Amino acid sequence: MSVIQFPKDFVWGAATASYQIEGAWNEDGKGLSIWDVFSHTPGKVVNGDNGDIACDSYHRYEEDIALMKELGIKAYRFSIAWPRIYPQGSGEVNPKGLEYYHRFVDKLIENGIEPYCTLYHWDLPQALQEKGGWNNRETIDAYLQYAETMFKEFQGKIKYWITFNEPWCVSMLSNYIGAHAPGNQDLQLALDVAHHLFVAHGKTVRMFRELGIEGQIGIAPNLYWYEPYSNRKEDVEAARRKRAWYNEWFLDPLFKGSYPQFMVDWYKKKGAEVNIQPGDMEIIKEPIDFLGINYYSGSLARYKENFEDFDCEEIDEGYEKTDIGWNIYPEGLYKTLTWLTETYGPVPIYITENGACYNDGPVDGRVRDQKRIDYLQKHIIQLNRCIQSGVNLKGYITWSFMDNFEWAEGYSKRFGLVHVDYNTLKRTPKDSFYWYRHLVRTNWLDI
Ligand SMILES: OC[C@@H]1[C@@H](O)[C@H](O)[C@@H](O)c2nc(CNc3ccccc3)cn21
Repeated sequence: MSVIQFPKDFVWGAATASYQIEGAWNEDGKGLSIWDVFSHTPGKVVNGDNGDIACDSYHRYEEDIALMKELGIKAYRFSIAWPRIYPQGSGEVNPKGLEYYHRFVDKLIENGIEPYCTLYHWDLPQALQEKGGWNNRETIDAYLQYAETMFKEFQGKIKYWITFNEPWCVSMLSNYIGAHAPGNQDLQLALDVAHHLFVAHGKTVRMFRELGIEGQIGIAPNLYWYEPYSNRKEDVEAARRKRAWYNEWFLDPLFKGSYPQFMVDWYKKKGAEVNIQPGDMEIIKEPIDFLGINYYSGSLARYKENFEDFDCEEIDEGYEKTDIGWNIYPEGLYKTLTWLTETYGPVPIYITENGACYNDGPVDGRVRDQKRIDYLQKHIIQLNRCIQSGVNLKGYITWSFMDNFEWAEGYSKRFGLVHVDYNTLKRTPKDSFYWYRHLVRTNWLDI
């Protein structure tokens, strides 16, 4: 046996998101979100599940925070439901929405837990969607008003802010692939949405600086790693395109102030282009304090002419998979973070999401989720490699604190350290909860 020791100030945390846990979908003045509409649309979500109740954390947050305290985490990443603050997306603020998040954040702080707040984790006010949503540049202004309200309201309480969770999901998954709300399938639309998100991000960072808000601000892209199936030139290029679809397209603008040209050319061949207005790229590359990285998986990529979007097919070379079918590829985390550091410099990084779907349930009151423990351990070992290799890694926030509404998969997929019985809403810490508690308490890993 050997021991891996993490830096003494390394931040251990857990994450959730508003639509996935809160419920209270139409309470206390909250407006509709695009996920309320999407999940209420037949055929969009497995089993017709929706977030009307979810984990009912809107009413049970004190119980959840007590469990976080028991877990011993120093950071809790959560998101604000924009439609609770601005039910119509802009205009009138809903005081009950602000009051709820003040009660919630105060309880976190009272329990010694640092709030890491995501301003946008996909639940766009429906009223804005009806005016074009992220395809309409005016949504940028509504987002800025919302962000300014939150910065001023929570000044001194919330010191870690994330502008957007996973721009790739908001643009490509939701507006090109169409699996998430609002469910469009249009590549040009997806590129426009991504660009508007970037402009909103950059303007928000600039405003954060101009207001002199105490704290740090960043963004949380989801990154994947693809290796070429062989060293044939066409396979190497296929893997490069596949990585860029997820990674460079969402990192180059932030750090270089430009899109990767080979991908701009590729999209042009597909009939789509980036609509950039004068000054946009300068705004987008407004320096951030940290980068949140959401990493789950990766694969091998092989050239296949006219296959899907990038003349590239994923090869299943016998990877073990989780219960959602994603490859377990911990070395991909090391490759992603070392590549990122080599490409963009020693950016301060938090892993803002990493975790596994395993659907184990309670047997005699205990949830034996050894596979989740194995997944977490394999990935956390890679983090130690990253630190030894010079990656400026500040912390690890696992997905997820508790089982929750897994978007288009509904409640059929469980990622939590805490099991939730959706009939009774009973919370049961899993074996992985106690394993993670030991890691958080000791700051070392026995391997
Ligand atoms: O799917 C697990 C989590 C999800 O619950 C989070 O809300 C979201 O931030 C998140 N992002 C990924 C990675 N990207 C992804 C790919 C396909 C579907 C959903 C998410 C995984 N997860």
